[in-house]
Amino acid sequence: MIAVKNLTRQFGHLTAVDAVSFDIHPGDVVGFLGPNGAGKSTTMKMLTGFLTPTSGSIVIDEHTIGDESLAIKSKIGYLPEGAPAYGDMTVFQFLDFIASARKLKGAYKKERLKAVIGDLSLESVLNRHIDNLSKGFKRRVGLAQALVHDPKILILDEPTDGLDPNQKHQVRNLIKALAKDKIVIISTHILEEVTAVCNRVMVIAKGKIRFNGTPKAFQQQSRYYQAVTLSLSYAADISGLAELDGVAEMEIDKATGNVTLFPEPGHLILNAVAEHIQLRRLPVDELHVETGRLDDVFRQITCDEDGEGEAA
Ligand SMILES: Nc1ncnc2c1ncn2[C@@H]1O[C@H](COP(=O)(O)OP(=O)(O)OP(=O)(O)O)[C@@H](O)[C@H]1O
Repeated sequence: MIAVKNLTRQFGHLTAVDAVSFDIHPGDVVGFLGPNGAGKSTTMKMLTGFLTPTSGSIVIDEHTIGDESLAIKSKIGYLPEGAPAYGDMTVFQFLDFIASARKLKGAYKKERLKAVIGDLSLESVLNRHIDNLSKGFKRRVGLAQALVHDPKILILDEPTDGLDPNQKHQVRNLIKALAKDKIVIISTHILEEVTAVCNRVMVIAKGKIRFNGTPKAFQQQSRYYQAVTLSLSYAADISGLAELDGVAEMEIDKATGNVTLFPEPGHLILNAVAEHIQLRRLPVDELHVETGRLDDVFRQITCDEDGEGEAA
């Protein structure tokens, strides 16, 4: 388990992480979201022992970071932002070097190297220099080095950055498979990654935690949650839809022509909308209930009232 209390990091006058507290348990796959400069990487670097906190505490399985950093580092696999260092090594040399640095030996070392090379599909590039690899392969080599010692805690800074859609899918499945008995913390700008792999969302903005809960609770904060969106094959009189019981508001998207009906709080409007469409024989091609729009919630949580802040 990870227990973080009042964690703070200052760089000169800038407070990059500001009295942050949270607990994370085995089996948790945490999506760590926030605008650029929110404090995600700084928090992750402190969790991995690469950066010293200005104040506050991090306890990992009864070990306190700072006092017992070595014991903690052996439990953690860390994928930093960007490409792996040691670009003049071949992929195999690099992974072998990391495995040795992690004190793996003999048959177990061979077994772990084989496992990560297979899991990340690195067989075809084992003898290539890291510097000459594509961005996607560099990312996969970075993931392999984070996994080689089979750590209990995985901290991954933008793990799917630079991967093509097939590789993204493969890495997400790998993370899901790994997550059963581990803690996984993923920093990402890709909001869909949260619903694809995470069972917990933490949002940080300006160094403070703004949301900590399930992906469902995150989606439910969207004004689109349980709204009904429909598209029409040709123009028709839809004014009656806005008058239905439980419908608070109707919006028409200027770009697509799609109509969205927003429910009053606590109302389900799908049946009433479907009945009205049948009764009035409205030319509806497509209709769906919205699950909530992640970008909408992200903006709402991370932008100040004056509009300051950035979307992911
Ligand atoms: N070594 C450093 N020296 C001075 N300021 C730093 C240092 N590292 C980070 N910062 C500042 O701390 C703040 C938080 O940075 P951090 O890298 O943690 O953000 P982030 O959420 O990871 O952003 P991004 O999504 O852009 O990677 C930023 O304002 C950044 O400029």
